[in-house]
Amino acid sequence: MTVKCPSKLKPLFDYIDKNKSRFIDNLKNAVSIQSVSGDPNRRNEVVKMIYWVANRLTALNATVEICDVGMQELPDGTTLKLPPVILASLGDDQRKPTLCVYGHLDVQPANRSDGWVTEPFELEIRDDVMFGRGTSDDKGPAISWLHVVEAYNAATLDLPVNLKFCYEGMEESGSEGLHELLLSKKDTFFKDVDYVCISDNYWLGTKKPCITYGLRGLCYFFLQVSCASKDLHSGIFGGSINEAMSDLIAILDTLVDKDGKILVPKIYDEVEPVTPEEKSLYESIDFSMEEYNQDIDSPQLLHDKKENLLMARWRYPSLSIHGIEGAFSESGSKTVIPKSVIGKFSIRLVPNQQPETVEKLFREHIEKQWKIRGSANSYTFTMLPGAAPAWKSNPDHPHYEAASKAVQYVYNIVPDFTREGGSIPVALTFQDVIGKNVLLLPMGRSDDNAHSQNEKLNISNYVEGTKLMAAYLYEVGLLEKVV
Ligand SMILES: C[C@H](N)C(=O)N[C@@H](Cc1c[nH]cn1)C(=O)O
Ligand SMILES: [Zn+2]
Ligand SMILES: [Zn+2]
Repeated sequence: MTVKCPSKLKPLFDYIDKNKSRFIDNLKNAVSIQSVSGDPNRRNEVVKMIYWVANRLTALNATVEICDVGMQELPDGTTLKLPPVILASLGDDQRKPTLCVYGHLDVQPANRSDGWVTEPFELEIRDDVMFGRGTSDDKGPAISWLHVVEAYNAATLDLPVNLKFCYEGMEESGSEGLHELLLSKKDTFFKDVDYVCISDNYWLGTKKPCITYGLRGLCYFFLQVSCASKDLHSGIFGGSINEAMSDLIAILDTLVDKDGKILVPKIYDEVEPVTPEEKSLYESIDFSMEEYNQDIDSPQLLHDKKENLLMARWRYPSLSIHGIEGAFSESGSKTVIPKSVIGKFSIRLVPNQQPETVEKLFREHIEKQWKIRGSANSYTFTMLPGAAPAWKSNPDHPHYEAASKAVQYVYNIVPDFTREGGSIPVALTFQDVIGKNVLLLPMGRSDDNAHSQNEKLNISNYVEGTKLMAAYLYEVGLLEKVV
């Protein structure tokens, strides 16, 4: 049985329905800004995106602070200014609870040539689905909070909470600078925050909304192997030296086996044991393995039971190899021996695993494997900045009940409480530094292709998701202020 929607929300929902096209236009504008945080050459686009949102917040009468968070050191040793972070406030009524919403305005890289069917930075609608980089991760959800404020204003309804916005432009690159900012503003900007909400993840499937209380953490590594001062002709030099690429691939091959088991000794030592209570949680979760695999079309899933697959994604670490910089990767054949290559891989961390310990285990493992390999070449091993532990919240908190009611008002269904395998480093910082309950309220679906080709957001998710945020504000407004 679901709970009935309060009539007070009707004018808000009507306004959101009526303004759908304008909200889509806003997202179209946001998508056209190529705010790829991982590309130093597009840093000005990230900054442009930050100001695009800051100006809209100002127009909504928010008090906006543009916070400088310092410099980024790039892998080649040069430095680059980090994009500023927006801290904005709306309302300061001591009788109302204060909600902090976080979003990120940067995106992953995207090129049409990767296999996009549309231009990635031009929002295009096909069959009620909006395609474009950042539609789901995370520009769509991030700007929807602004639409919600607009809806409350238009409906002449007082905002039920004091709102604090924290919007950054480096999430896809480890949220550099943000943690320090949160710490420095703990007793000022964040002092009165009672609840934190992040809308930057996805439903577990394509049909049913969920609320998320856990994420994995992340350590990202570069392993560079060098064999010469210039690229070499393989006909002239092949057979006469240890090749960097062969060494790199040999080491990468010692990291994970075909069943996904990480081969670095002691890596599973800290992982929380599964309790019978935890096991029973998975049974009731609405999740279809068939639908999950239909979307990605993989020849075989590594697990044959829903519980095991969810555990593999939520509560066990996983290791992925992402790419090799310096390798020949264009079409056609080129008989070259690359002089130097950088293998890029990451591990998703789970509760109890600490980035420093994990880095040490990897360093020791690579040292040992390198000795076994016995190559004359040299290597460097680096963990990138922004490594973050996993985050887990308390879903038995009234905050989760409030969000669950909001879902029921909009979708007429009781949502599952889920965890997710991705990472949002700041979720744990909010929980630790501010010390308040943190909740993830996803807008998009599991098949939104975040980080992948043809990222999309269904218009229905955008519109109903905005209503959900409006209903959630209403419910949070009924919660106690936290002392
Ligand atoms: C879940 C969130 N929307 C997301 O995509 N997070 C990224 C974070 C990241 C990327 N590089 C470093 N951190 C992720 O989980 O990959
Ligand atoms: Zn995201
Ligand atoms: Zn992302």
